[in-house]
Amino acid sequence: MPAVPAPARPNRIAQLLDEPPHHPVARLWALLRSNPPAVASILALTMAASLVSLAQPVLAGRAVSLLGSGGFRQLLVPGAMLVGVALMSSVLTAAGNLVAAQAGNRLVRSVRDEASARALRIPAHKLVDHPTADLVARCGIDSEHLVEVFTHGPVQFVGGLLLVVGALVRMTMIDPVLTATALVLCLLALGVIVVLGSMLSGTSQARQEAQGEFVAECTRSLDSVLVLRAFVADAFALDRLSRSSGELQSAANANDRARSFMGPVAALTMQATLLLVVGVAVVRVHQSQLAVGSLVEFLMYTMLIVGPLAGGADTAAMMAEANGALNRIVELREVIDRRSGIADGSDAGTLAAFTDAARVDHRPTGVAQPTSSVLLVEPTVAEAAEALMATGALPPLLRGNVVFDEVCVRYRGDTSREFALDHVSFHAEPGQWIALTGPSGSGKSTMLAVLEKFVQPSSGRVLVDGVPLDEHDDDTYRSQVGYIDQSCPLFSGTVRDNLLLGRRASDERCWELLEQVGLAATVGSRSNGLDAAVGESAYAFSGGERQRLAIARALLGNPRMLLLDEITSGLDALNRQQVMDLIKQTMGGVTTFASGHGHFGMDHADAVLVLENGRLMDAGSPEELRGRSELFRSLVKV
Ligand SMILES: Nc1ncnc2c1ncn2[C@@H]1O[C@H](COP(=O)(O)OP(=O)(O)OP(=O)(O)O)[C@@H](O)[C@H]1O
Repeated sequence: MPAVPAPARPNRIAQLLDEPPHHPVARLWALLRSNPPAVASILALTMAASLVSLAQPVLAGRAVSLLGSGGFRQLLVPGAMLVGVALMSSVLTAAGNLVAAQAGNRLVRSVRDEASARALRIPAHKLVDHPTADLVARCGIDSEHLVEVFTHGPVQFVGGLLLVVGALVRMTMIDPVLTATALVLCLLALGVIVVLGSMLSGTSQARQEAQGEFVAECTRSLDSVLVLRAFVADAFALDRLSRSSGELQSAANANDRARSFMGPVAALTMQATLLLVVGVAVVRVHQSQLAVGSLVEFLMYTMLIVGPLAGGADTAAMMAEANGALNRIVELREVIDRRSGIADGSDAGTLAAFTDAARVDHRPTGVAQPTSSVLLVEPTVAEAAEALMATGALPPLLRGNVVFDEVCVRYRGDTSREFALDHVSFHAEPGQWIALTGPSGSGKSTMLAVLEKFVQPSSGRVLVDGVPLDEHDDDTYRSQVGYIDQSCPLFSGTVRDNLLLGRRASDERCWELLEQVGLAATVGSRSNGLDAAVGESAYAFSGGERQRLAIARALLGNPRMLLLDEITSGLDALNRQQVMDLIKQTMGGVTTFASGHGHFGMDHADAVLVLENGRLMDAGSPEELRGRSELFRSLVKV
C-alpha cells in the first residue's frame, strides 16, 4: 500500500474555513499561504520559464538578421541556442506544473480532511437541511476544484505578467509606436475575453451545483439499494437518478456552450489582434522604419504576450470556480456544532485513557442495589481514575443525575404541532432505569436526542449532575454516555474496527466484551476472529448479533449513562428479552433511558415516563401506572 502523505498545514486551512476573509482574492491568497515553499518554487520556476522564453525572440531576430548579412553557416550558433532555450523553457514549465499539481493535491487533501471533520460534527437536527449526500458532495467534488488555485492560479498569472512586462519593454525598445498600437489592440481583445469569462463563471457554478445534486441523489439511492431491490423499485430510483443526471447534462451543456463559444471567440479576437499588429508592422517595414529581423522579434514577442493575456481571463474563470467551491465548503461552518470544536488526535487520546483507566465493572454483585445508588465501580480502578482526573487528565465522571425542568423542543419546519417536547419536567436519580413510552411521534427519540446533546431545547433547563447540559463539554460528556439505537450501524471493516471505533483496547479486553455479550463463539468461529470482515453495512451479522456488537461497543466506553432508542424493535420476542436482560446484566447500575413500544423494558424500569404529543402525561413505577393510567395500559398492551 502506498505511503499516505501528510496534509498541508491543516491548522491554517482550519482557520481559513472557520474565519474566511471576506474578499474572494484574499480567500485565494489565504489558500496559497497554506504552503509557502510550494508557492516560492512555482513562482521561481514560472518566472525562470518566462525569462528563458523572453530570450527566444531575441535569438530568432538575430538569426534572421544574420541570414540577411551572411550564409546559413552563421545560423548554427544562434540556432543551437534557440533549441537549447526552447528545451530549457519546456523543462522549467514542466517542473513548475508538477510542483503546482502536487501542491494543489496537498491543498485538496487538507481541505477535504477539514471539510470531513466538519461534516462529522453536524448536529442531528441539521441533517434535515443538509442530507448526507450533500455533505459528501461538499467534501468530495467541491474540495477537488481547489487544485486550480495552485495549478492555474495567481502564481502562474504573476509569471505570465513578468513575460508580458519583459516583452513590452523589449518591444518598446524595438518600435515604441508599434508597441503602443499592439498594446491597445491586445487590451481591447482582453476586454472582450474578460466579458466572455464572466459569462462562463456563472455557468460553471451552476454545473457544480448540479454535479453536487447528482452525487447526492446517487448516494441516497445506493444507500438504500437493498430496500429498492426488495420493493422492485429499481425503475423508481433510476427515474430519479436519470432526472438528476438530465439536469446535470443541461447545466453541463450550458457551461460547455459558453466554453465552446468562448474558446474560438477568444482565439479569433487574438488572431484578429495579431493580424492587425502584423499589418501595421509590415507598413512600418515598408516605410523602412523597422528591419526584417526586428519585425520577426517583435511579432514573436506579440505572440508571447497574447498567451498570458488570454490565460489571464482563463485564470479568472477558474478562480471564480474555485471560489464557488470554497464557499460551499466554508458554509459547513454554519452547520457544525460550534461549541464542540473539531476532534483531533488529542481527543482520541483522552478517550482511550478514560476507557483504559476508568474501567467500570457493571456486573451485579449479587447484592440488591437501591435505585438511587451510585455505580458499582471497582474501587481500585475508580480511585485511579479519580486521581487522574484531579490532574486534569481525565474528564469528570458522570453520576447520571438528570433533571428536566420545563423543557420544550421545537423543530424548525415541523408544522404538525408547536412542540416536539412540551414543558417536560422530571428528575432521574443516578442508577435508575427510566423507560420512555408513548404513541409514535410522542417525543421519545427527541428526549433521548436532547440527552445525547444532538438537539438543544428551545426553552427550559436540562441538568446533569446539577450542571446545565450546555456547560458539559460535548466530547467529554458523550464519551461517558452509551448510545444504542435500533439501526445499530456497523461500518465496513473488521469486528475489531466496529468494536473500538478508533478507541484503544487490548485483544483480551475485546474478547472479554464479546464474551459478556454472548458473541465470542460467533466471532471465534469466523476465520479471522477479531479481524473478520463484517461486510459492507454488516450483512454478515444478524439483527440480534448487531445489537450485541453495539452493546459491546457501548460497554467498551464504560458508560456512566445509557440511552437506548427502541433497540428491541427489530428483534423477535426471545431476542428482545435476551438483549434487555443482557444490558441489565452488563450495565446494571448505570442511569438508563430506554424508549420503546409495548411492555418490553418495563420489567427493568424503576420509573416510566408516559409521553403523548410531546407532553409528559404521567410518571411512576410500572405498577403504579398500570393501576391509574389508561394511556399506559393501552400502550403496554401493544
Ligand atoms: N428533525 C426533525 N425535524 C422536524 N420534526 C421532527 C424532527 N424529528 C422529529 N420531529 C417531530 O417531532 C415529533 C416527535 O418525534 P420523535 O421522533 O421524538 O417521536 P417518537 O416518540 O420517538 O416516535 P416513534 O415512536 O415513532 O419513533 C414528531 O412529530 C416528529 O415528526
